[in-house]
Amino acid sequence: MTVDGLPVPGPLLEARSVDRSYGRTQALREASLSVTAGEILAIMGPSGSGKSTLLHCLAGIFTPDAGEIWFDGRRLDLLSDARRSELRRTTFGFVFQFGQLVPELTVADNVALPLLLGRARRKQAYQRAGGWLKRLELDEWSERRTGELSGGQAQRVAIARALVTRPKVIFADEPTGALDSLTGEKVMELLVSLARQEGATVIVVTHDARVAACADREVMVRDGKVTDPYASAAVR
Ligand SMILES: Nc1ncnc2c1ncn2[C@@H]1O[C@H](COP(=O)(O)OP(=O)(O)OP(=O)(O)O)[C@@H](O)[C@H]1O
Repeated sequence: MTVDGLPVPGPLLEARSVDRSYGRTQALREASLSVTAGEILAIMGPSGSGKSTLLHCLAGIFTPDAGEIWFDGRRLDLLSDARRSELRRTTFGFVFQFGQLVPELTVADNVALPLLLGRARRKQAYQRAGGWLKRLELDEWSERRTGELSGGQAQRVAIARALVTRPKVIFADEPTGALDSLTGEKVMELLVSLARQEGATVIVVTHDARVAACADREVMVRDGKVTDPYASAAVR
């Protein structure tokens, strides 16, 4: 597609009419969403509306019961489990509410881990991890165990770990949910600015309007469906 003779990028990641149930609970009903490369998208909505389930489907963690997930021109939901996990390791990055760092390991080990799992050379993995820790002003903490970190520091380590593989998409599920609002805002601003520098797309599930305000666009999930908040405001 072109506008004024210039190519318009197609979506990088898309959910098309996705259904997903847990037993008898239908979490998603014909949920559709499309995200372009480099976009920072916030997914908001009431508790239990299906936000996390949608994020997990987009990231290839869950496969939909019906509907399609497209990533970079390919059907993600049709890939084998092994190919989807490889994609998650090499092309996607993840930041969760409680960081989910490995407490027995040091900060540097945690950041180097995705590279080591991808069979990078040890020296290179630790060099790259060190570069990210410096960028996030955490280099003094690199040999400490993650249990010694504050919530905000732990989330900065989680951001470094998510970015170390240079992912195309970062999936963040309530990344500031365990932080006070000021720390949460700083963590989100950091995530967005680093993602922009790296050209990564970010999809963030959040309850916090201030976190969503850092995004380029917001969508709402209600009763398992995606709605554009501005479109629904116009209808009201
Ligand atoms: N593992 C599970 N087993 C059974 N039901 C589940 C499971 N995970 C989610 N659900 C249900 O699916 C629906 C959607 O859940 P989901 O976690 O996607 O919503 P959410 O919008 O992310 O909620 P929250 O904001 O509270 O995290 C809810 O009714 C929830 O109770």
